[in-house]
Amino acid sequence: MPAPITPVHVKGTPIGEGRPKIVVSVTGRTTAALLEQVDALAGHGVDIVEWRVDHFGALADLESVLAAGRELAARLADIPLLFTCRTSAEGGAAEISAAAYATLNATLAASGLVDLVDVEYERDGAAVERVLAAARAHGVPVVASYHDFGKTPARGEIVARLCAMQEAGFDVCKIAVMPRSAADVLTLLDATRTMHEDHADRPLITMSMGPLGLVSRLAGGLVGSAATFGMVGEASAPGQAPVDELSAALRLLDAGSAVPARG
Ligand SMILES: O=C1C[C@@](O)(C(=O)O)C[C@@H](O)[C@@H]1O
Repeated sequence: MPAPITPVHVKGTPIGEGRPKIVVSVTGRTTAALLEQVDALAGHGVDIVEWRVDHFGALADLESVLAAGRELAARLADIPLLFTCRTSAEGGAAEISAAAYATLNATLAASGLVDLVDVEYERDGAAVERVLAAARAHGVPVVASYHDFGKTPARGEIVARLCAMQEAGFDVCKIAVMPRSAADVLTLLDATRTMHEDHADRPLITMSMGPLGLVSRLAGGLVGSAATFGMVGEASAPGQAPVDELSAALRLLDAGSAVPARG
């Protein structure tokens, strides 16, 4: 029996407690485009905004990234900001060296502008350690991410990966995989349930991507997934539902309160 789940609080939003939190990504190439995307989120019940900085045109210029981050944070006010630089290996747009990746994430973690930082779990170990250390020093929780756009690994492999993320000290453990069949979607959901019930002491986020996996984005709360990614305008990964329909489905399922107590 694992320890109880310790929620991660970002600007008062408890990830891992209550219903799954709705995350929407902004992917603008410029600060103006990012602010326009943020403005379009108003009134849609978004709990957390993810800045997919890998789409930002001036990614290589740290000062420009910081300047955009200042404007985004000011515009978001009370809404927490998750900072993510997704590289091409994990389905993103950034082609970036391990050293530049570490500097970017460590600088943003230390900037006071972002509330959570995403780290690709399979990246160069030294880069991951640098980001973790900077985030720890500034009290910023870190989300570990792993993507497989080609397949859904076996249940035991998904659970082992989530356990390894937890053991490595990440605050939130996230896995996104691609299903090729309905059975794959069930595998992801069952791996999430197993992790949540038997191993996890911190929030998990999991999803089965693409149209086949949509049900996991709606009903993941039932098996212990603490957040779900929806979209306003443009999806940041295949299979995301429009945020209004996503929130309506979550309300209908009331998935947060349906998570069975462990033990
Ligand atoms: O890791 C994730 C999850 C995601 O890939 C999805 O499938 O919704 C979308 C990404 O923007 C985010 O960083």
